[in-house]
Amino acid sequence: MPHHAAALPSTAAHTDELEHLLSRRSAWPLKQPGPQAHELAAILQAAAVAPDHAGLCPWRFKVVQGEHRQSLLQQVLAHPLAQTEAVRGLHGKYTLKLTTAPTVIVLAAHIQPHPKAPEFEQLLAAGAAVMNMLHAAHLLDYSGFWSSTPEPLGGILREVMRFEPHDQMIGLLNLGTPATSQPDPAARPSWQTYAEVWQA
Ligand SMILES: Cc1cc2nc3c(=O)[nH]c(=O)nc-3n(C[C@H](O)[C@H](O)[C@H](O)COP(=O)(O)O)c2cc1C
Repeated sequence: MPHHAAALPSTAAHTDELEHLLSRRSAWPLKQPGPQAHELAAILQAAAVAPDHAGLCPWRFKVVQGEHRQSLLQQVLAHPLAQTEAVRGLHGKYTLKLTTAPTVIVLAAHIQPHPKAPEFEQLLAAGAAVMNMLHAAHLLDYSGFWSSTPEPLGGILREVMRFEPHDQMIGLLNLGTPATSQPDPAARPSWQTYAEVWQA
């Protein structure tokens, strides 16, 4: 039994789902199979359930699968910003990031000026949208890994994939099946290490 299970009230209607949710862990590397089209649609739709102040939908995603991953990689590696000696040394890393998982979702935050929803709230909403997709993938028995796109990779992806110029690249959501077996469950901090029930 996972360490968190004992604390769950056994009479609650969705205890099993919650227990399953709490068993999520990231996996890398990822291999086939990745989500099928209808599963991918459900995963992407889960992003829309994120809390979103003023309903701005401040996230943009582009899904890359199959041979399009190689085409994207070639465009990235051919970009002028990828030709310096330092970035040439990262081409192998870019290759792993963009072509390992069966489904690679390139993630951006699409921040718009708003009187009530400041930039940080919109970034948080975009992060929550990605988290929802990780949870949805987990519920569909796929694994995910959220990885970064450190510059110049983010900027190159923004340009070659035609995101909007002000979109902030917030990484890649890789989806698929774990390529190696993993110990289960992951070690997690107990909630008391970061939360308390405050009393006056
Ligand atoms: C925005 C963001 C970017 C991340 N980028 C990387 C990364 O580039 N490399 C990495 O090893 N982990 C990265 N992580 C952490 C992993 O996605 C993952 O959370 C971590 O390996 C712990 O696994 P867990 O999700 O099972 O706790 C990132 C997480 C976030 C939220």
